[in-house]
Amino acid sequence: MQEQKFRILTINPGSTSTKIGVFENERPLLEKTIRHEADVLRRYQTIADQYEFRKQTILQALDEEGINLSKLSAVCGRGGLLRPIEGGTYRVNEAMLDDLRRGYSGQHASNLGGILAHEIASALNIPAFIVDPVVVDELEPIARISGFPLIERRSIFHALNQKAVARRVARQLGKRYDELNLIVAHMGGGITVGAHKQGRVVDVNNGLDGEGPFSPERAGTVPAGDLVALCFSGEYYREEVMRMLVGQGGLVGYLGTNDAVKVENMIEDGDEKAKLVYEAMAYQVAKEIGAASAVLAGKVDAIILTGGLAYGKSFVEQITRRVQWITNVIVHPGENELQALAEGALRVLRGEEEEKVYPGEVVSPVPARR
Ligand SMILES: Nc1ncnc2c1ncn2[C@@H]1O[C@H](COP(=O)(O)OP(=O)(O)OP(=O)(O)O)[C@@H](O)[C@H]1O
Ligand SMILES: CCCC(=O)O
Repeated sequence: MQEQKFRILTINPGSTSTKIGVFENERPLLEKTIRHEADVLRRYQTIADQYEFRKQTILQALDEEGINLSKLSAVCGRGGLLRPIEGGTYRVNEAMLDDLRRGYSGQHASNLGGILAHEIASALNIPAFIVDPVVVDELEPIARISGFPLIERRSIFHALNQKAVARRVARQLGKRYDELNLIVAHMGGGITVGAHKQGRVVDVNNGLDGEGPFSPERAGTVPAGDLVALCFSGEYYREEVMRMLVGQGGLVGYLGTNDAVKVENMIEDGDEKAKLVYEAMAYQVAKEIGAASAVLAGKVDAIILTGGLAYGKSFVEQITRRVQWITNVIVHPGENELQALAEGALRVLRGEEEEKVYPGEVVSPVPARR
């Protein structure tokens, strides 16, 4: 019997670009990065306000590439800072749109993914989905305890790429994702290390502005007392401290660049500080992997290194040297989020997985569309 063909448009909005893909089943027909000038985006007060501009840009790009929209079966966007939900493929509903437009858990470019998917899909009368947004929360109760009763640990991480890579490795090992215990370290602009216990991420660092290893542009965990003292020193505004932690932390803070390739060149040119800081980043990732292996009580089928930094040979070697006593280390450099979105939609369209319903209700009036 001939395999049924589904054609899916996927949308991944980033802070300076919108990535789009068109897939026929798993096969990419188009993958394109549309870059946005900073001064164009600056015209919009909130991220949600960029929606009409980004939508027109996407439609124009699809038109230029000769993509026939009437052939699409579904549109799938990257999910944003929603309420905490378990992993899976969610149909975009009014409650989700309301949370995305308001920025329920904060402003993040990926909040536009669900909104754009909905707007394009509804005009074509086809379903709109999001897959594994950054707020996927499968933490076990014990992992939520921070040690400070006023603050609970939160799950904010690269859920889409972590779960997609974990599924890929499971296939390679001839197993299902929910049969394995895996540790996945996504190492990009931010770094998150997840303990995947039989298909659920039972512990992970909040990589957005919370904790974990420092990364090319984020500080990760910093000594709490010293941070409090700095906040109350009267020398910095709240926004300045936040910027030093997220955006200007990590490699940027120490070395003035978020580009690990440049850092490797600095090291080659004999820069001792660059060498120490780069090694410290690998050391902190290895430490976090060690912590995740304790979460899984040492029963770990594989450690997976992914994200842009996993292209760095010496970086990967330094981590591997410290953690290979736990289990095999598998390297999947880069991230394939457009493909992961298409695969998430396909699992539902093929009936391999049930679509999930986003909880909550519409609380604010939907802003008038321009
Ligand atoms: N060949 C390479 N060798 C070493 N590092 C590399 C290489 N290619 C990319 N990187 C580094 O990977 C980092 C960016 O990774 P990535 O593209 O996954 O991040 P991002 O998508 O911007 O952020 P995030 O993954 O947090 O969403 C940069 O520091 C970049 O310099
Ligand atoms: C950690 C959540 C995803 C991101 O890096 O923005």
